[in-house]
Amino acid sequence: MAAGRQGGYRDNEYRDRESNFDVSRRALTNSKEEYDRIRTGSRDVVRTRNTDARDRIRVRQKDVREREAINGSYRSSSSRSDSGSSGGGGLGPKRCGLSVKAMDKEPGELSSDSGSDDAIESESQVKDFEVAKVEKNGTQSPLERKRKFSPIVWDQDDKEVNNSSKVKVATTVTTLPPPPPLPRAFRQSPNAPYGGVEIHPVKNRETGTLELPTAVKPPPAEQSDQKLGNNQEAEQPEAEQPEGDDYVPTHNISSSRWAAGDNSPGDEGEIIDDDEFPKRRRRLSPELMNTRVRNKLLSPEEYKRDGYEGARAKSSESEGRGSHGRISSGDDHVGIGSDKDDYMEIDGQGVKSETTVSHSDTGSEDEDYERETPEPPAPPLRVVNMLQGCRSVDEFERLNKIDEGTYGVVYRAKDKKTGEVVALKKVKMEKEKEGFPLTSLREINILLSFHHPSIVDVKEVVVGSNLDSIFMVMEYMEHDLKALMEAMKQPFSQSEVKCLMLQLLEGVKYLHDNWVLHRDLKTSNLLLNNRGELKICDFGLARQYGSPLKPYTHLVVTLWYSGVVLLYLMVLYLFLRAPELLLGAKQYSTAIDMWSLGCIMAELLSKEPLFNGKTEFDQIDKIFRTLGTPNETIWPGFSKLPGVKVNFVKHQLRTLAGSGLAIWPPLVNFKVTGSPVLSDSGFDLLNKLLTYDPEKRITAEEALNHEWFREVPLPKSKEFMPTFPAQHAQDRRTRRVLKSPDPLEEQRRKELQHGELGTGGIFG
Ligand SMILES: Nc1ncnc2c1ncn2[C@@H]1O[C@H](COP(=O)(O)OP(=O)(O)OP(=O)(O)O)[C@@H](O)[C@H]1O
Repeated sequence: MAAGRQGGYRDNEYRDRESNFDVSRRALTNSKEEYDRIRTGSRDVVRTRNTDARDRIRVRQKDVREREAINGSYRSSSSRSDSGSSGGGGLGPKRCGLSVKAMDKEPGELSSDSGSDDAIESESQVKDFEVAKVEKNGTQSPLERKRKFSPIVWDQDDKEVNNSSKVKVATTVTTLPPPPPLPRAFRQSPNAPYGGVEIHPVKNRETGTLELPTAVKPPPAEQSDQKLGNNQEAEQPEAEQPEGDDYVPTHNISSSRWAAGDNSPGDEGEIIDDDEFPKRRRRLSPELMNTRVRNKLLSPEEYKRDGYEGARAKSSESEGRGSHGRISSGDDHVGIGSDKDDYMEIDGQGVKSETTVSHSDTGSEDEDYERETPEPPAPPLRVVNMLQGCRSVDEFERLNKIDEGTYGVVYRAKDKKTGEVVALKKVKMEKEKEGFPLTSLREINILLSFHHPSIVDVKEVVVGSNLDSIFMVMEYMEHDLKALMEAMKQPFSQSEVKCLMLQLLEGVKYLHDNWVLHRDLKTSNLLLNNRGELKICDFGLARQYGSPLKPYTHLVVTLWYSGVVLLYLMVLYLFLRAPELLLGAKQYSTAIDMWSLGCIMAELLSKEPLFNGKTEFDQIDKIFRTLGTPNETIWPGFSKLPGVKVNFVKHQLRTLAGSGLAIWPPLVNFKVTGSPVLSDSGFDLLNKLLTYDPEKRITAEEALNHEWFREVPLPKSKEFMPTFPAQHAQDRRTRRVLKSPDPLEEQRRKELQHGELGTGGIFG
């Protein structure tokens, strides 16, 4: 049976890939460093490999190929030899009772000799590495602590939101609804999203370029700590508004307004003194601002002590003192060139006012925390001059349209100066009567602020020739996983899925650690380049959690579009929407992204969407049919969800793998053909991701440490992931439409054709 299996699907798959795609097999090692590199995305570790290891692997690959030629199966030969010896055949049987036969070793796994001592060594190395990581960090960093749920997600009604007035925002001094603690990494950086300080660059007299004022360049760690510890109210002269012509007030979106929890009018870094905003402003030094902001945030210790209720209590207390923190713009637009140009109301995320005007307490717990907590590496500073100083899109040559999403059209383009190929995402403005769409602002903010190997990098923002359009310049990624899977004949193998899932989980963990929910994770928002790197894109729906959420935010699709297009978009997102959203929960948190990850994992393994409902009801029905209908016992609070008023058929509860058998047809099929798509441990992870009760659903951090990633087949090295030819000639959306007979897709295609006629300028 094993031979049949190994000679079947996997072999075909591999041969298929080899014939269709240029499968890149670069050097790989079986060391813990490789595992680390996958986990961290660090390329540095790779460089440390020694030549011996490369040679050894080349020899092994050659050996394996020779065996493949003999046995007619690349993978079977290796796994057969693996399973036969070495006391239990490696990690699988030892760790989770999986037979080695079932758990093939795949080319490109991090361990090149599964079932051998190497594999065991590799496992222990991974363990050692984990231990070392903890030891190195000493006590577990708050960032590493589980944060399954937002400690501060309010069920806030619109009335309350709307009662907040702008005038109050400008004048009232109050305590915040407690925003999340600043991630340490961001505290030191004046441009940090949670620092909430917008730095106004100063023109360099010599070069004429805009630079950060000296005072806001990050001080050495100790110095910085001292300053923060002193918490001086005195303003830093260096950071005062520069005098004379050299002061250039720019809108610098590199520091995140919303992520700073910063909603008050006026530029960040300014205090609003009185009602006459914006006439009288006092500028604070970034350090001071940071300190003030920080002191009003709950430290992780406070969270530990007070927990969710404590946080809420603090929140209510502060509201009692004159709450205005919950600001709602009432719409999702910021008018450019209007009054709103001076300040942006970020819907429901009214945090700025309190942070900017609050007065600090020296020696807060937070500062203690700073001193005690090991410091994760700070993100690199990035200065992007928005609107003033932005380059023109004319400096790019348009190559082709890649795709068009809800909020933007994405082009492949070439920087005329450097020749670098980039992706340009044009913010859709044509239907915006009320200004700049907030979704785009959020996306720009997050992507400029966040830096992680698993998050697509936005290099800069450029403007259209008439200054009426804005483009994000992103690193170009050859594929999105949705389009790629449509082109692939076979799904990704387990070890490839592990490689992709590890990168995805790292990215999601980073977001969650930094209090951001993506809310729109789906395969078309996961980009893959030909270096095997996965990156999350499309942060249009992302938002900070721990800030008040509007009750309607579970309807995440935009209402800017109507009719069929709206339906189409809803369907897309429905696939991966967590049940609590579908059932109208008003409070949700990181768990919604984890559900999406479960759907993505299943889709990567099978090439089919797990739950492909056409409407919300259909979607929830599909989930219930597959996993059973939840009840109060397994999901306390379930019966109180607004959507549960509907009488759902009661299906028996079960997991995706009941007694070792997959209940979802694509997984069953693979079982039938003798090639299990997923081990028991894999099913365990999948079931934990698809747990109904959001409180019990696995977190990104827990998932990263799941057994599945440590058993054979081990995650494939990024460098050993197959490469696929980029299909530039056609845009991805058209390709999708051509493949699908779906009437909605057909309609969308017509819209596409229609839309393309009316474009003006090389970038539309
Ligand atoms: N940096 C990039 N490199 C290559 N392709 C990209 C890049 N960013 C986005 N794309 C492509 O463009 C598509 C749409 O991008 P994106 O999801 O950011 O737009 P959107 O309007 O927010 O979409 P949605 O309708 O999903 O909300 C993606 O699915 C992907 O195929």
